[in-house]
Amino acid sequence: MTRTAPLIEHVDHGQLPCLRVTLGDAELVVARQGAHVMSYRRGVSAAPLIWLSPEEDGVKGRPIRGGAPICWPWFGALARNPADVQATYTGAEPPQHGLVRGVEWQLDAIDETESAIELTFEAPSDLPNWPHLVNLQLRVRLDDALHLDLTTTNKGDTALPLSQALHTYFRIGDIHQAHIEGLDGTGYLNTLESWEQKLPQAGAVHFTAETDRVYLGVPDLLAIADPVLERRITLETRGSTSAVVWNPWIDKAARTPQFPDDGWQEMLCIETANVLEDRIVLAPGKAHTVGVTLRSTTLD
Ligand SMILES: O=P(O)(O)OC[C@H]1O[C@H](O)[C@H](O)[C@@H](O)[C@@H]1O
Repeated sequence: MTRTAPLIEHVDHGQLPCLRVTLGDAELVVARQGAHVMSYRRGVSAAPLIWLSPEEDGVKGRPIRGGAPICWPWFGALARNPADVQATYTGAEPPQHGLVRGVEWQLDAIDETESAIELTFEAPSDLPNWPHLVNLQLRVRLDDALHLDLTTTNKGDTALPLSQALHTYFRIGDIHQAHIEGLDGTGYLNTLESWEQKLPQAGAVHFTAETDRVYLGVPDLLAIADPVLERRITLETRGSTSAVVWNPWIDKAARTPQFPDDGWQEMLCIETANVLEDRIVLAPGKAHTVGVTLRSTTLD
């Protein structure tokens, strides 16, 4: 008889302790470092939905290449963030993508039923050079889809500005043939050129070169159409109206750590975000959740 109730196992990826969750034909691996979803697949013979670099060997404290990194309490280079977000950090060398992707999160709760399992992780509260009282939780829920929800609660007595992203790397068949649906008509900043001028997206997003864009005013349903793997991955988002779209292409792949030279051909990132004008300013006592639900369907 095929087991359908969830099964949880403790496994290591290199030096990183992880939880492997199996539910029906779905398999999910989450590292405690960064509460980082490392991989997710449905169906034993299907390609994973989430791309993990084959060069990722799991070194403790080092950012994981691929999966779904959590960028928080800022996204990207701190200097590219609004001034109020920059002012929350008191150190001299702010790491790219914030403070929580290289640290161990605590597994707070496991809730399971016959058809669903939810892991709740909590980030450490004492982050270096970031003197703010918050609670940060990630809920990872697996049922007939994968749901990621990141909740920040301001426990301090002043307003807290922050930017963030669920920096999901998706596995695709061929970057030359895959495209993103749902962004037609939205504006974006091309971060490889000017961060100033908003350009309009016309039609689907196709990839022909290095791409690193911040889309603003993004709707809550996006999709990756992938004719090679004959599937459509949909992203239903919550609490976010910005998204970062990234593919490093040839030269940046070659200079990106733990990234195979040809890896850019089979991945793309759509990062469910709160960046630039979509950053969050949390009043004392308030909470904000940014989330995404991922599904895969056959391409019609
Ligand atoms: O190398 P990392 O710090 O993981 O960043 C990887 C990428 O993240 C985002 O997508 C940024 O927009 C890119 O500019 C950056 O290269």
